[in-house]
Formats: sequence, structure tokens, C-alpha cells
Amino acid sequence: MRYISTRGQAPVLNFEEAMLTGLASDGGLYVPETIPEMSADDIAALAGLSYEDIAFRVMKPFIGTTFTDAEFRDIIARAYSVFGHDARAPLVQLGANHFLLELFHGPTLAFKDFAMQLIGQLFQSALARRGDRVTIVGATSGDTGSAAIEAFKGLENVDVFILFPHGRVSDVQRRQMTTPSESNVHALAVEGDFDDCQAALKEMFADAAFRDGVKLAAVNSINWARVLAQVVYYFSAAVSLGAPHRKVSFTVPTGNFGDIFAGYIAKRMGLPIDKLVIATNQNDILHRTLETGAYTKEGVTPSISPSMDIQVSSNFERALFDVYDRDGAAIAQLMDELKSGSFVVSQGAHERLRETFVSGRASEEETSATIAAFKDRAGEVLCPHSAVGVKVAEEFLSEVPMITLATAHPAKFPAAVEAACGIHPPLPERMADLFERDERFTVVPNDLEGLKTLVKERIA
Ligand SMILES: Cc1ncc(COP(=O)(O)O)c(C=O)c1O
Ligand SMILES: N[C@@H](CCOP(=O)(O)O)C(=O)O
Repeated sequence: MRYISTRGQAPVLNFEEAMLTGLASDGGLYVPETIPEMSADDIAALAGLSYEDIAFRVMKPFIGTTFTDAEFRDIIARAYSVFGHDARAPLVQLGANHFLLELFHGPTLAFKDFAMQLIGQLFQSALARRGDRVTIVGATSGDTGSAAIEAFKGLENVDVFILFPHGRVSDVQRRQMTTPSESNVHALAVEGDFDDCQAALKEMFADAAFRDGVKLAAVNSINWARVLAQVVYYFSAAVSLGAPHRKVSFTVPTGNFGDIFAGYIAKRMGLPIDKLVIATNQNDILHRTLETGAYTKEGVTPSISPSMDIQVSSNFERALFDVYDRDGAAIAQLMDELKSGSFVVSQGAHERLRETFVSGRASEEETSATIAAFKDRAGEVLCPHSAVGVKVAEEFLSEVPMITLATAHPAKFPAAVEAACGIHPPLPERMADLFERDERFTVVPNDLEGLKTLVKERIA
């Protein structure tokens, strides 16, 4: 399996190289050259298998010969052994034909653990074999950072720097990032928003001397391996509701577009997905783009679903690449225009986007009302991100089963949840002392050169 850049100018890589490289040298994102397909029989054969077995069968064609079957099975087993639910990603029924896919049973209580625990193991195996080390820099609006720190803390051949927007993540999210004491963990509170953090990360990759000097690696969903790991739960959920014999739809609370892009890949692989619904909060750039064809930045407004407070939605580039018939030059041109604040997708590309995705938006009031309503109606305490998904999903309910992704545990956002429904969701026992642990982080200005200097000094 070969991986190509969405901007067409970077070297073609194999899986291991694409994983360790992260962002392509032309600023694009790596995608598989071809998407492997699973037949209806292949999909039917997943019924009744463990999450780990489904993960092996779904991901194996993308990995090529990077790991032997035994190594890859072992990596998957280690990754998911730390999850707090035997099913890993259980489905619960919310209402007639509406299901919730609980993706928050991993160690940091968000869907990020599915991919991060896996790539932690993949990195370890690949780096040990190469006798190499890397410096991971990640940008987070709260959940990627804690999941990355959990997966990479204490590893000898990795330093992990996490840039998070100062004052714009929940207290639980911040403490998950700032209380680990391992010396290879560096939590940096940037005076800016998530888009500033992600832009700094991409600029670091664009500086070849810095990138090569520190052996920069990415664990955001710009890394293809992140997206790949997230494809698996679309299969496990759909099969448990009758796929391939029955279609299902998914609604995905969306920010950086990694999670829903994983659903799109599942569909391209042959999973019978009817609708893929993009659910945004008030930072609704993706919903507006689907409606109008114009991708226009308007600045981020902090919300009660802070992990989705994003305007520059990184993985949307991967979707654009496909609807522009994989024309790297056209994508490079759009991304260049975005530097001035907006671009307009061509009519053909817009139509193709609308054939693949539908979208909706939940206001702050609607999000809170949804948390309150579902606590009463279904006895399910939703986190605000999942509530955005549930609210939007309700607009698209039909005779086809709808699966809404519950992307985080409500205990990560207790203030918003309590304000909405009166319940203060407790943290699981294993992190009950989170608020007694010492915090360790550095507040840094939103200044690229300063950040690069800090990274170099810390790893020296
Ligand atoms: C809890 C939660 N929900 C939803 C999202 C949005 O996911 P994505 O960025 O893959 O679109 C995020 C951030 O990624 C998140 O942390
Ligand atoms: N919501 C995310 C933002 C980064 O997304 P990623 O999937 O690209 O890592 C977060 O929690 O950090």
C-alpha cells in the first residue's frame, strides 16, 4: 500500500513512513493511493468477532507488510487491553432507530484513545526496530492532547509536546495533560486558540531544518494512522446492527473532520452507509460550506463543546482531494487561498460533497436542551459534543438506523453538563484524585519561533 500527498508534490511513502512522517513535505496530508474494498461477504464475516479481530481485518490491507500478522495482532491487543469496556465501543439505544456509539471507555475518556493507544504501540514497534527517536508535537483543543500524553508518556524514544489553547479547555482536559510527571511530557498552554496551535504545528513541519533536526512526528489526525484506527468502529457498529444486509447512517460531532473522514473511508471500503451527517456546534464552518460551497473563516467563538471550536478543519483537505478527482494542484491552490481567509469550492466538487455528506448545526441552547432531554428520555447523560451530534441526528432520523458517535465522557465537561441537566458526572474511580495531583505546564505566547526554540532546548 502506497501513500500520496493531497498536494501532489511530496514523496510517495509506505505505511510506516507515512505514519512516522505525519504531514507531507508539501504541506499536504497523506492518503492511501487506492482504497481497499471489503466485499459483502467480508463484512458479513465480521459479525460476532471481537473488536480486536474486526480491527485486524479492517486495517490490515492499509498496513501492507509493515508488520507481520502476529506483530499487528499483538499491537492491537495491547492497544485495547486498557479499555474499560469489554465491547470497547458499545452501542446503546437512544430511541426508535437511534443508537449511541459510546467511544469514551478508553483511558482518557474520549474517542481519541481508539487511535492514540494504537499508534502509541505502532510507533514503539517501528522506532525500536529502526533504533530511532522522534519528537512529537501535537495541537489540541483538549482531547487529542490528553490521549497522546497517555499513550506516549514515559517512552524512552519519544518526547511529546502538546500545544493547547490557554484557558479554552475544560479543567479535566487540562489536568489530564498537565498532571503526568514523566519527563518526556511537555504541556504548553498557548496564548491563542486551537487554530493557532494547529497552524504553528503545520509551520513547524514546513521548516525542513527544524523538522529534520528534531525528527518531528505528528499524532494529530493529519497522521493517516489516526484516521485509519477510527475506521474500525464504523464497521463494528454497523455490523452489530445488521450490515451488510442493512444500511446504517452515522452522525458525527465534527471539528477537525478526522472522525467523519474515517466514516467516509469505511463507506468507500464498502460499508453500506446511507447518510454521513456532519454535526457542528456554533463554530459551523463545515455546515456553512456544505450549504453554500464557500469555506469562510469567521473566527472561533468559545462554546460548551470546546473540542470542536475549530475553523481550520484539517482533514477537510482529504475530502476535497477526492471530490477534486485527486488533483493535488487544485488542492494546493485552495489551501493557498485559505491563507487569506476563504475559498470557494467548484460547483462540481460542491455537488459531490453534498452527495457524500449532509450537515447540521446545534446552538449552545440546543446543545444544553439536548443534554437535559436525553437524561430524562433515555437516562443517558451526554457530553456536550455528543449532544451536538444527537441534536443534529434527530433532524435526519428515518427508517435507516442512525448511529450517533458519543465522542467523550460527560465527566470531562462537568460544568456544562451540570448546568444543562443538574447532574455532576463523576470521574471514574481510577482518576478520582485528578484534582489533587500537581500540575506542570508552561504558558507560551503564540509565537512560532519561540515555540521552536523551546522544543529544541527541551530535547537538547
Ligand atoms: C469530544 C470530541 N468530539 C468531537 C471532536 C471532533 O472530532 P474531529 O476533530 O475528528 O472532527 C473532537 C475533537 O477532535 C472531540 O475531542
Ligand atoms: N478536537 C481535537 C482537535 C484536534 O483534532 P485531531 O483529531 O486532528 O487530533 C482535540 O481534542 O484536540
